[in-house]
Amino acid sequence: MILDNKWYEAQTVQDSGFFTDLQGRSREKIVWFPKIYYQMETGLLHIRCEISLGKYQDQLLRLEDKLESGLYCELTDKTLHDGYIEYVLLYDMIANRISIDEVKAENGGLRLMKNLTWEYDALPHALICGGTGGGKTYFLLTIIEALLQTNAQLFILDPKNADLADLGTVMDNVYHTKEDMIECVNVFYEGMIQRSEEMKQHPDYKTGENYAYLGLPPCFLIFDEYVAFLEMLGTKESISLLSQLKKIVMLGRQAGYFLIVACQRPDAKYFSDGIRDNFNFRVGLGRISELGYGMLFGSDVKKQFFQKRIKGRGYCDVGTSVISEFYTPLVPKGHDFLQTIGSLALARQAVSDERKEN
Ligand SMILES: Nc1ncnc2c1ncn2[C@@H]1O[C@H](COP(=O)(O)OP(=O)(O)OP(=O)(O)O)[C@@H](O)[C@H]1O
Repeated sequence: MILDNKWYEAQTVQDSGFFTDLQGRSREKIVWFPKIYYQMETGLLHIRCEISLGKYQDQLLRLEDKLESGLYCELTDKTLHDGYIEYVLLYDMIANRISIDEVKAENGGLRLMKNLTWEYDALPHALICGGTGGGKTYFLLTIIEALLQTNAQLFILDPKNADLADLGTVMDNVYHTKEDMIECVNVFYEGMIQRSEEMKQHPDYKTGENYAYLGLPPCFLIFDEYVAFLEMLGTKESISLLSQLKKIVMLGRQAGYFLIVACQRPDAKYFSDGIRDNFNFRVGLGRISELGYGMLFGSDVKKQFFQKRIKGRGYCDVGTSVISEFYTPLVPKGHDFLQTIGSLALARQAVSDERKEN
């Protein structure tokens, strides 16, 4: 990189040969070369470049794009220290991919990669985007499967009456018709308001503490094909739905009411009024245009995005404003979501029936 870009200083020197009467050859002698050190440590590649106020200082301070694309790595941190700049890159992100049975929802967080957890209690609401075949549906089903292993209450909306709607045959609260979906959003919203009020009356209520502190279960509204659905609605209906959703994303955290919205592209029209900024966890899977990434992560983001032909691969921001490469949990061939989710729903039903009897 340094040689190709000629980021060094050289002088031409004349070699005087053994025979003084013959003309010497001229050659280039490097008189200054930037000091760059690297260190590999627990899956991370640390690259430190000395900053010496020299001619190439600007280039050395902006190496991230070259390093990411040239080394096929992901930048996770860039820090300016006294006298040097340090780039920290993940050189084997795919090694952090976990399988579906390692996905765990606990303590208000959902573990999705070895080094990545979506802390939904602290950084609520998720926005999942992706083109056809990128792995959006598998990812949503994986989240549903993991949440069903906890006490979470789920509400699922699928206006296209496709894969998620099929779950209606094995579990409750799955809707696909326009009227049912609007009704479900209303019920979810009312539930949030009611719980917020009840929490304040609770004898153990403490300002600043959330639903989990009072032992209440989290509630998730999983809304697939969100943009397609809003496009189907009339202006009046869509304004009223957007207003409900806006209140949920703004007020849901403390009461434990979370939104997981999926769509092909988060068109600004349906994420206006700061709704998008309230989705802390954002994921883009598969083929997405530059414009799409801009809509998802913000148009001022400088990151370069690359496509790789790996199912379930994309980029995410867990709510910390650092965008990193992301791999959805690996689903083994032959995994039957409908059957697994059906058994989990049945097991839950049995537990709740038993509680009612006692
Ligand atoms: N995490 C994964 N593990 C294993 N295979 C995956 C994973 N994600 C996606 N795939 C493969 O990619 C295919 C397409 O994934 P999926 O159906 O989730 O895409 P999608 O983005 O929802 O597309 P569509 O919008 O057309 O439904 C799946 O049928 C599966 O074979």
